[in-house]
Amino acid sequence: MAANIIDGKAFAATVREKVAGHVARLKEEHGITPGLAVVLVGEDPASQVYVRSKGKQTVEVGMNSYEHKLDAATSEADLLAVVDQLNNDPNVHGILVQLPLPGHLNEDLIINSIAPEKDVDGFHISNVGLLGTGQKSMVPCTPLGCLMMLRDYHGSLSGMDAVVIGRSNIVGKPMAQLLLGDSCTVTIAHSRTKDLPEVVRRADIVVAAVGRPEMVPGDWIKEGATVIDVGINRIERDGKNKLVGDVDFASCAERAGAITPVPGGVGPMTIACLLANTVTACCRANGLAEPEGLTA
Ligand SMILES: Nc1nc(=O)c2c([nH]1)NC[C@@H]1CN(c3ccc(C(=O)N[C@@H](CCC(=O)O)C(=O)O)cc3)C=[N+]21
Repeated sequence: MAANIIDGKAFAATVREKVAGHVARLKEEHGITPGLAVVLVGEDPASQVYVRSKGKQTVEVGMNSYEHKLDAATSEADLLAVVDQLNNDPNVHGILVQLPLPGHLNEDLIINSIAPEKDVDGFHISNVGLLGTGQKSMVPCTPLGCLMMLRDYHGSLSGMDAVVIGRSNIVGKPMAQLLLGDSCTVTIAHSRTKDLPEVVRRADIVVAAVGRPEMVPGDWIKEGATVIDVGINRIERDGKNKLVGDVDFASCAERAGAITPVPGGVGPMTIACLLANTVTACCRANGLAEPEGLTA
């Protein structure tokens, strides 16, 4: 059986269209333009690409984009001062500090200095706690994008067996919370999991988020399962640079019922959800109704 391909790129375009509609309404009816600030410390080339892409898409949906590019040697105090300034700027509704930060900066400290209601990454401890207790929060963009695609494909996820491979704070853990919130039976697997292949074979939904190129082979996938590939790994093959996921696409697609490609799957949804979160944050900041279909 050949799997259905879940087209994250096309889905992301529909999410951006919805976002653009809400932005237009906020401007017309309330005179408010949502604003997203992205802070980049240092010159990691991959990070620069993402930041540029975020800025471009932010403007395309009609929002204001503020970019703060800081020197790699920026001190913690100086970075905290930038975040503080953005926390207090009424034109900024969302703040994203691009990770990873250079080693001399304490990531937890910086992330937790962002005002939780402007934390469009959903990484602040307050948002983590709110999500874990089923309260209204900012939801991390990558897991939110995965959830949107799963809901769209399946309708209800209730009672499904979901296995999340990877236990990171930015994807694995919040993904598991969201799946639990939709009444899946959730397993979080990781590098120490005993008999990972057998654990994955039980799953109706597999979310791979480990950062290891093509580590999940097709024979781990239950016939008809849905495979969400979060990995974005740059590898060299046949003398060419290639982008591959955490699953072996060709063999997994033979057994899966549906699968997300890399590129063109989860990645574009991540950025679309960042824009969605910014609109959500802007509506909340102004006491307006939540945009429908853009939150968890
Ligand atoms: N605070 C913070 N929040 C983030 O959300 C965050 C971050 N830091 N640091 C870096 C990672 C990475 N990330 C990506 C988003 C979109 C694509 C994406 O759209 N990828 C395209 C391919 C792009 C290409 O060709 O490189 C795709 O999968 O189709 C990739 C990677 C967000 N990140």
